[in-house]
Amino acid sequence: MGWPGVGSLAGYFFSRSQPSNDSARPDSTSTNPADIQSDSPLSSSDTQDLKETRDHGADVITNLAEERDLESPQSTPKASASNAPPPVLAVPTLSLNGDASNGDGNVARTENARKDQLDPSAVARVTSPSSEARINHATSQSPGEGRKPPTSLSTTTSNNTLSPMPPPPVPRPRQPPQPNRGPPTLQPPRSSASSLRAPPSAAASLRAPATSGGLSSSTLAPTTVKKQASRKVILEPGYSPLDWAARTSNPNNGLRGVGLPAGLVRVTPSMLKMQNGRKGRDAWTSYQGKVYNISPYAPYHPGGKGELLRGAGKDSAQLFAEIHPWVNWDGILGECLVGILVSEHDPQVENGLDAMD
Ligand code: HEM
Repeated sequence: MGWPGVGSLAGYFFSRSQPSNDSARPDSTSTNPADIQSDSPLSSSDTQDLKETRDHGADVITNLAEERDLESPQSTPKASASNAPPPVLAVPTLSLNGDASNGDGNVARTENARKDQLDPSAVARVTSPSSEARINHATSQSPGEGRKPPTSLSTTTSNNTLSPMPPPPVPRPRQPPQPNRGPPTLQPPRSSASSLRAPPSAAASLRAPATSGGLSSSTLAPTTVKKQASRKVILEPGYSPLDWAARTSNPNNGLRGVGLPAGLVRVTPSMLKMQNGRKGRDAWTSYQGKVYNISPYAPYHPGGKGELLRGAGKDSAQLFAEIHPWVNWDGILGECLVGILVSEHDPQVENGLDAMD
């Protein structure tokens, strides 16, 4: 019976509880309430019983309503006006436990009835592994056990589609130290001294080998070239090679000497010997058949005046070749050219010498 039946029953009791005395008359027209509550005090015609019933009418209505709710598991629990435990304790929990020993009474039984109606496939439709784990954990937990470690979680995940983690790699066993090698070190292995040397380069084959090794140098060029110390002198200011170049560039420089006829002079060896730079005369020298006045170049000579005058009055070809054969003689002393060297018996020479005197 639903709410309409309850309403009609309440109206029935309300009409019977009116102050008129004829309310004690049994209502023969009432059918269902009388049938249902056949063992209730309403079945008696005693007025005193009716008063008691009227005083406790509300409690009876409430009890009837609760019984109707038990008959219909789909109905929601309702507030009770009786002296039952306060409704605060009857708040349904989220637990789906089958045991209703927590004292919730009707609410617990209602929840049990709902749990019995749960479709197992509905639980299986839970897609989230964590949600499923929580559900399994809640269902497997008994009220008196408290919280347990989620043992069902591992079972659920192992049966799920998640792939298990790969096993850890097997550690390699350490090799015991070799008896002949000693403790391992970061230093490179020792080798012979010959392997530590740098490989010979291409230029190494051109060098002269060391003689201490007993090797024969017969197939190699002799190393007779000596490295001599520099014999250059410090020149006076204004007598640098650039200053000499500037002096020779002037056409009227007078570098051949004073009193010489124009053109080349025929010079005999005796005449050359007399021009040695002494007694106020210029120093002449010959080189490859030509006679040069070297007196103007003496202060510009890098090897010093003394070195240059070693060739005065004679041929300097040998000295020049021994010291600096790479030097361009004509390029430096071209403006100092006197003439050509001739034999002693050249008749034209005598005339020339007489003219110079
Ligand atoms: C008698 C003959 C000569 C002698 C004994 C002689 C001697 C020397 C000596 C000892 C040096 C120094 C070399 C050094 O330290 O490396 C030198 C350098 C030089 N001489 Fe003479 N010299 C003579 C003739 C000449 C002549 C005629 C010229 C010019 C045509 C000349 C031009 C030079 C030059 C340019 C240098 C510098 C070379 C360099 O920079 O390495 N020398 N000479």
